[in-house]
Amino acid sequence: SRKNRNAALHPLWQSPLTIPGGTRQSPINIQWRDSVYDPFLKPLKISYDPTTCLHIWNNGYSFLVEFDDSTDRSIIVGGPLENQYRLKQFHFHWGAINDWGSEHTVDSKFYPAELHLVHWNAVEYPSFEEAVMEGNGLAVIGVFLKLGARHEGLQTLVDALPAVKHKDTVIEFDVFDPSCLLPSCPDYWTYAGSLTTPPLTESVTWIIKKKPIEVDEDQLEAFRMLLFTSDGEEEKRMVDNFRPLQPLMDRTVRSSFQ
Ligand SMILES: NS(=O)(=O)c1ccc(NC(=O)NCCCCO)cc1
Ligand SMILES: [Zn+2]
Repeated sequence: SRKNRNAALHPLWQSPLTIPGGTRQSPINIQWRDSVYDPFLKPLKISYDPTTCLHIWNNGYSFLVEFDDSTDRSIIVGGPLENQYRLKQFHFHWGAINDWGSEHTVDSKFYPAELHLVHWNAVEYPSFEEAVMEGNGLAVIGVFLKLGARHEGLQTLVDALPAVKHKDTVIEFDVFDPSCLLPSCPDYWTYAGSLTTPPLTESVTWIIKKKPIEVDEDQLEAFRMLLFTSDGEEEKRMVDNFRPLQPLMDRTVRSSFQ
């Protein structure tokens, strides 16, 4: 069959590596010295209600911790955002080894993993699905994970992972406060980007925390024992679930710090 050479497909997602006409794709490399301090950026205000936590779901790309987003109980506001945004889910991206795994890089350095807390603009749009299609529809907080001390807050999540080893498995997870996964330092970079998995829509205001959180080797290994594959299929370990870096094009990365 004639191969369409133009749309090189990423082996993992069978999604185009580049979106035709895409001008604000993610992830990107953040060149620290090219980021521009913006004194008008406000502090990011985060208030999560731990009881809005619902379940953990292995969706075949990552494992998602999903939240009840039917009210404004878990929200972020401020920072680069015009409105308040509701927490829908958080998930991670990681590598097969500690040398890579994050989606964003800082001065071309990969971290072993990256946390994404996904929020949507419930002030302007009626649902997440609608917000996914709008330029200001989503806000994702990115937090880098580095190898170091064991993270006690993450451990409650790690202990539940064996129950969602296979694709399309779900377990109830009814109290968890994701703010325990945020570094105490308020500093962040922000830029206009996209989802990094299908539908790759250019609807994300990215807020990337400058400081990583520390996790230990056993906790990273627990991520790597998850599977892309369903029960009964030939096992494929869930690793290297990060998208390749995308061109910055005509974008500036702003920093909340000098
Ligand atoms: N890695 S990322 O850019 O943070 C990301 C976040 C959400 C999604 N998609 C998502 O939550 N889809 C849920 C349903 C989509 C429309 O029904 C894809 C990538
Ligand atoms: Zn992600």
